[in-house]
Amino acid sequence: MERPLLLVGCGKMGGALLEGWLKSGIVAAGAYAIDPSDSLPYGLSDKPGFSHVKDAADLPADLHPQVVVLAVKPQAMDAVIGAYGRFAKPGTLFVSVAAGKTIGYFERHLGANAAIVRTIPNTPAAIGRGITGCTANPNVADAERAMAELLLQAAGEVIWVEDEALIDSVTGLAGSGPAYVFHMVEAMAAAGEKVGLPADIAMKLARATVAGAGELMRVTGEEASVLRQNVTSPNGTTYAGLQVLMDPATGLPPLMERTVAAATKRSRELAG
Ligand SMILES: NC(=O)C1=CN([C@@H]2O[C@H](COP(=O)(O)OP(=O)(O)OC[C@H]3O[C@@H](n4cnc5c(N)ncnc54)[C@H](O)[C@@H]3O)[C@@H](O)[C@H]2O)C=CC1
Ligand SMILES: O=C(O)[C@@H]1CCC=N1
Repeated sequence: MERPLLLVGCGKMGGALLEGWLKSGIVAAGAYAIDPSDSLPYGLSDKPGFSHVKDAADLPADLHPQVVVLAVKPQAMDAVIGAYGRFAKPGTLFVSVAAGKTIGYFERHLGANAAIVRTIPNTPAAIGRGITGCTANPNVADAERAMAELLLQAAGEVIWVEDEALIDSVTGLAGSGPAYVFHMVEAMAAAGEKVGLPADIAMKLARATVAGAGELMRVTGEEASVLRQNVTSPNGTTYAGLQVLMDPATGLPPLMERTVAAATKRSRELAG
């Protein structure tokens, strides 16, 4: 990047992104993290390569950032966005990671000419293994789109959707998705205790099983269904377990459908 980046909100998600940018060197022209917190996550407070200020008023008056990344909670956006309207000029791209907040919302606050990319990442971004869904308004030039993609690639994979409404669905599936998987670990560990395992051993088994299964899927690139079949001997133990889990009426498919639908609906509600 040729000019500085502003990161507005350096919490779990903004901090994960900033960590990736500092590692990749993409923000060599300088970056500002604006966050009222005294200390930043991921040990960022001790890392060089950016300035931490607590308020937009502390930013240099003549600043012309190349990118402004908005990473505060959706509910806080109304109170925050006004301070950044002064940067909505040609040559500055706004990138939002806030769940629900639409391109229309940002155009209302930043002006119809503002270049805006709406995205939804997920927390594996902290180790470069996230996936981010994105969509852009027509003001975003090709070079700005490429810049947004480069920034988000520091967090992992990037996919673009043309239909903005699908960003709510991406949120319901992938933005919130890591929490579903972590809860599955909790549920598997609890179920292990029910069949007699001590709590610590059950949790160790559940964590390693989910982490190992995810890594196997990533490294081999094999279809999930094939990997599932590889575990399943005819009329064996897995088959018996999957009879319960894959039950079309009471198993995981209808439960996951309701889960993703509820999160997608909540994303739409957060639009404001
Ligand atoms: N955590 C997640 O898994 C994901 C979060 N997101 C989105 O990322 C955004 C941030 O979420 P998290 O990082 O989880 O929350 P968080 O609470 O960890 O981070 C929000 C940060 O904003 C800061 N903040 C509050 N008021 C501010 C202000 N006036 N100016 C600057 N910073 C201010 C807070 O101090 C905090 O550090 C949300 O909009 C959320 O929808 C998107 C995808 C996944
Ligand atoms: O729960 C939330 O609203 C945020 C957005 C996606 C993941 N966490």
